[in-house]
Amino acid sequence: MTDEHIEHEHPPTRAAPTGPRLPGSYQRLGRVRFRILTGPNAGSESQVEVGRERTLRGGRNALNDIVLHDDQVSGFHFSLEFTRAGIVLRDLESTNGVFVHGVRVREALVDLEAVFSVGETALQVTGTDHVSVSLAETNRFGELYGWSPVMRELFVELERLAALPTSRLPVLVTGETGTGKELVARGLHERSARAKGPFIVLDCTALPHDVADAIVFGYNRGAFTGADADQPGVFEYASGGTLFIDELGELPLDLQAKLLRVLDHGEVSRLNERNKVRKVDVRVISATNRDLRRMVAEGRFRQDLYFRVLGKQVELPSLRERGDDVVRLADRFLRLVCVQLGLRHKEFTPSAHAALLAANWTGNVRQLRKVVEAAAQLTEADYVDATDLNLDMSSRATRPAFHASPLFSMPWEEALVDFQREYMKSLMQRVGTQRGWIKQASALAGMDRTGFVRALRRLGLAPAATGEPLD
Ligand SMILES: Nc1ncnc2c1ncn2[C@@H]1O[C@H](COP(=O)(O)OP(=O)(O)OP(=O)(O)O)[C@@H](O)[C@H]1O
Repeated sequence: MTDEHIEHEHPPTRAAPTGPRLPGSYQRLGRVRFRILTGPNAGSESQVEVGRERTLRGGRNALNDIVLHDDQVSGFHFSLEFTRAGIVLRDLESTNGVFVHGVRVREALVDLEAVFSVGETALQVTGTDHVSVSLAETNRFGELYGWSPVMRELFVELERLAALPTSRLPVLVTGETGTGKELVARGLHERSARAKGPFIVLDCTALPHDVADAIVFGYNRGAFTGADADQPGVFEYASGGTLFIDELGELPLDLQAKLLRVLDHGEVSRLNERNKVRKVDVRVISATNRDLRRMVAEGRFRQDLYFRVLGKQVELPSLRERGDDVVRLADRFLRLVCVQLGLRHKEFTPSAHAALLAANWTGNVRQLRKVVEAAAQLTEADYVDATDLNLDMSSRATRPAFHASPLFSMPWEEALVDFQREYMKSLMQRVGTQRGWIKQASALAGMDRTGFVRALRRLGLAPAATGEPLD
């Protein structure tokens, strides 16, 4: 691991309005430089901005961060995720594969300067630059809570978006299921100039195809059998406020065309209402857990609609990327559910916290909330232990992909050291290296603190433990 992958926090310039002081800025990866060694673009060098999500995608399609003009490369071919442990290179189901040292890989942890090949092209990440980023000094945006730097960076972005004077700019909220996309939309509405107007949700998964037009555009009496009264559609209901279009990626192509028309013209006509158009003043916030860029490339989502709703994209990190937010959120949910259900106050044991940190949370915060709520009701004692949490094995952390280095052809002792180093790096990536991490990481590894610190030193990883004195 290089020090470049570690994030450094700086003290705030002002005190936080309430609660504990949270650092006011941090340094994170901001730019990646790379060089193309072979193929049609051989010799070219470029640099690409990296956002909060620290992931770049590459391929032939112009919507990629790294665009390659190579016929042997797929539209969306590979991704590079910059983590504390190194760079995770992934094959995005390409046709011709991704290769490291001539070995085809689906996922591999590579170091800076490693060379990998896609199609005829060999690429090398040659360097990274850090940027200083402001962090919110609070731990929430509306009902969305977060203490990790990545969440507090997001809160700054969201406060800025909410405060835009016209509050007309469309926003596309993306992220895995249960990451809080609807909370973002509600928060943006409630903190915008439209807060006094309505907040209407249109869930595209619950839109029966035969009545979808009627729901979206409204209708007048007699439009179809059973239409015995005039009825506004969701755009009219939302006028003066915000329309939250949830699961936008599920919208069939014919409805996408109609939606585009409303968004382009800012007006709707109800079914069975001739020669009348109604102006609507709506801010559209859309959400999806699908990869819309990819759907556009595959012709399953209209490109014009994609750019129309894109305005500003807000990508929510998965719960796995939020360090020990998982523990703080769990504590909060436990407190809340006990109060709501009139249960005795309960707390998690350290082993429950360790188990929560180790889980994979494919269902993200929604899954965490359900697990905590169930445990609170099923546990009679004052403490909720790891064994009280119904964390099935499928939600436990999946094994990290093996390093692309040839571990299996190394001498035994060398392979062991290599494995131990990877194991420690993976732990550091999972828990982060903020104050208190050694306690968490050693508990997860089932080691005492002294043995853990000794192992870190032996493996040459001690200088990376920036957040905390080792002795
Ligand atoms: N950061 C957070 N702080 C507190 N509660 C959260 C947070 N994120 C999500 N939740 C809770 O998790 C649940 C799921 O949130 P939400 O419905 O906003 O997710 P979503 O991303 O829209 O999910 P989906 O993609 O499945 O529609 C809700 O109960 C919400 O209150």
